[in-house]
Amino acid sequence: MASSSSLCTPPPVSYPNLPPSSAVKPRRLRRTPSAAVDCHFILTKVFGHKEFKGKQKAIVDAAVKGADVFVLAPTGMGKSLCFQIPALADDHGITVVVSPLLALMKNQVTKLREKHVQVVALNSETTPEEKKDIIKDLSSGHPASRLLYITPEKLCSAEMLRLLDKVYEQRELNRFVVDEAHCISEWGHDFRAEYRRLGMFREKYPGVPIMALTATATPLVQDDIVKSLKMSDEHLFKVVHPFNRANLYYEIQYWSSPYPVAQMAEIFEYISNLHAKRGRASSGIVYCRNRATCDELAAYLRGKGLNARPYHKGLKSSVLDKTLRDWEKGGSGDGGVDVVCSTIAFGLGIDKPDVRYIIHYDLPKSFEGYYQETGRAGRDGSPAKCVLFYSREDACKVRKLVGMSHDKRVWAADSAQGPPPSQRAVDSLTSLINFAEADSICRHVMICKYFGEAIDIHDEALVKKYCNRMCDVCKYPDKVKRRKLKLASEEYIGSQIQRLERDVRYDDEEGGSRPLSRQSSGAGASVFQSKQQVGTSVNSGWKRNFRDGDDGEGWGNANNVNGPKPPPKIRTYVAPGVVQTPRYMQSGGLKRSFSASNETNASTETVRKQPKTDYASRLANSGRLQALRTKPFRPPLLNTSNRAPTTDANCTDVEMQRENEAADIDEGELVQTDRAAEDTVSRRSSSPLVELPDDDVELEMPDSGKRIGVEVRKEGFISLRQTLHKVFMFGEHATQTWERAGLTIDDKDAKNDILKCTTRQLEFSAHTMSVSEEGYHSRCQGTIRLIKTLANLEVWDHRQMLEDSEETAEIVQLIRETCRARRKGKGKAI
Ligand SMILES: Nc1ncnc2c1ncn2[C@@H]1O[C@H](COP(=O)(O)OP(=O)(O)OP(=O)(O)O)[C@@H](O)[C@H]1O
Repeated sequence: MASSSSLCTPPPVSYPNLPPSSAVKPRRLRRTPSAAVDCHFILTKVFGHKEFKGKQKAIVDAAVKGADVFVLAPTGMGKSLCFQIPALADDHGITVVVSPLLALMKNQVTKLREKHVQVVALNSETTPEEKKDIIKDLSSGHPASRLLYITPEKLCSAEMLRLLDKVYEQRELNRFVVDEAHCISEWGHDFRAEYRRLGMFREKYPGVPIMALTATATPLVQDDIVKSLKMSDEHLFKVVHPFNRANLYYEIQYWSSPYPVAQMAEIFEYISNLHAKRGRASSGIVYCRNRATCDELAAYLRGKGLNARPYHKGLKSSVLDKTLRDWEKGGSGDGGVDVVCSTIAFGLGIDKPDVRYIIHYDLPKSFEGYYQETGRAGRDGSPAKCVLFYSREDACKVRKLVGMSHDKRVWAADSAQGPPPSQRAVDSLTSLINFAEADSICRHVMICKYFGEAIDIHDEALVKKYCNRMCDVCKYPDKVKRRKLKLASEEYIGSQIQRLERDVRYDDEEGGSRPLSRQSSGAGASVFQSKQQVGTSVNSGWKRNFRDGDDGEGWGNANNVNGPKPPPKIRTYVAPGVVQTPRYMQSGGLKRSFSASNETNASTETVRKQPKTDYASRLANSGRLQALRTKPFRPPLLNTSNRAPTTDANCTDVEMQRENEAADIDEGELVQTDRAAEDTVSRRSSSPLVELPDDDVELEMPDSGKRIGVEVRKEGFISLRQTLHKVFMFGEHATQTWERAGLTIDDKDAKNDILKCTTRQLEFSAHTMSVSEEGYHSRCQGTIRLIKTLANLEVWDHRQMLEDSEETAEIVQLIRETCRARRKGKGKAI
């Protein structure tokens, strides 16, 4: 195979660039070297650029000669032109581009159409008319379209393959391009099973050149891509661009614990300081893991006068399109947007040149994800900032999520008696945590080393080439070490890991069917060490990881230098996904009781036991509930001081919220199951409300100073409990759902207890994570949406790697833990 780290010389011949021994026959003569001249013409006339950028020219030259090409180049390098120009350089015929993301496709198709290029896209959003036109075009055998963007699922459909057969027979199938090719690799962070099937293309259409492009692939992933696509070994043109994005300033904001109010305030400060320094507003993105955080942060920033909007798949695509347009326009104009608070849905394909900052509200799940997301900044080459908010508590949480997902894959592989899955995802997260924890190694160097560049970190002159004081470590070495002292101590985190270790292993303790051998040897073992290892892992595992490394992989830890620090605050662990901020718990954890019936006007001060009455008649007597019936849950009073002085009259907070509620979630398997599940629930329950047991409930009432009223919280509690009851007590598959949750006995009291306990935890979580009533409402709505998905049994078995999965996983885990506690007889004290 060609060398992986250097630019290889393109094959001297014009075609076929395939092993002579291969049965592969060239389909048609490629262009001669004069094509290079044509390509420059296309670059200038069609795309309006003066010169090729980086190694674009070499790549384009190799492609037009018909070579298989592998491109690994940093974000923003201009990979798209590497296949778009060759596609137009061909006299006729079509280039098929497999792309994983709708947003990515849309973005490229729109831009090409603006340049009058004949391009089509086939995905879940293609209208029947468009599809008909595409089929007609392809079935002619001589398509007029020059590029076809398509999802891997659609490409592998029998119908599409039949059409491509026809095009191939007519020698009009010019090239097969796999964008974001790391999705192919099992070792890649965004692995998509359908991508694996793309290997058949080489066999089915021999002689058609293949191009694979990615910005994030370690050497292992690179090899896997080349093998999986069956790209030519001997005549592969492989380009590995240097990874460094020298204009990006990387910074870690160390954080003692995730405390949303303070964190949002910090982010506001950060952005407004940046605006003040530049003398004008700048474009930026704040990445958040959860949709509700996006909503709330955007509302918070708007309340403070910034032009901010949320962006996630829970919003209607028309709203998302508008947000994208307004953001591209910028905040200075009428209705423009400066800051987008987004999940990873706003990532690949976002190509705004002047994004001046990327903030990570929480820790991404992989190094590659972090690199991709920060890659949206500074694409015009001017300086831009990338700030990651990092706390060890959050790192613990992400480790658990990634570990759970890995365990699931181990389990699935074991059931299918297949080879064990790679530990890639777990290793990638560990590297990202290493990166965040390092306080003595340049961040640019760490990134490039992660992607396989050999760098001697002791060679100061070399390091300077990568980073000229463009990261916090190089610019403020002492300050970084001081700031890092804010992190929670290792002892505290160690105890959390121990706790997580217990949680993750409960199936085994309970005699579950999880394969022990795999589990202890797989990646799960590295994240949550096996029992025998716990003693050492707690005290040395994190320490080992947090070591002051000298190999570029180390953690570098100020805490180690200064000795262990006591935990900053005392806290009680409630459940995964439920973050108890220390301040709340210290404030006394005052509990208020109310009746858990559907009635919401109960006194909040006294504990009331209501006589059991017919729910329907109580409902009929309650005017308030009539309102709730038609409008399930909305805070009665919105905190107007927190409302946005929005400049966009067409898109107020409330409208955005309504859009959110009515969200028509876009493609993706989980999303489809979301819909199916919601349909199931709504079909099953003709009445919007179900009868709840009439018992007392205590809400945790921390003295947090938040303006979230008791009544609002009670409504939130009831809505959450209603939904849980609909799924678990009245759902079509209620029995199987309980089985999946881990409760096989048919004990109504136990079930009620479990649901009540689960509701309390979910409600408390929503309260803890919210700053305002609006945010609280949005979180409850989000949780309700996720609970509904549990009605679909597949969600329990096949969690997809989509943005919602970890939130669903948290709820699943919470319910399972509560069931386990109940089975062990601990669940009575609810
Ligand atoms: N030769 C060139 N001269 C100037 N600008 C260019 C050139 N080639 C591409 N660009 C611009 O660079 C930007 C990034 O291009 P593109 O989106 O293709 O990058 P990418 O490598 O695919 O990035 P990512 O992996 O982050 O999606 C685009 O705005 C594009 O117009």
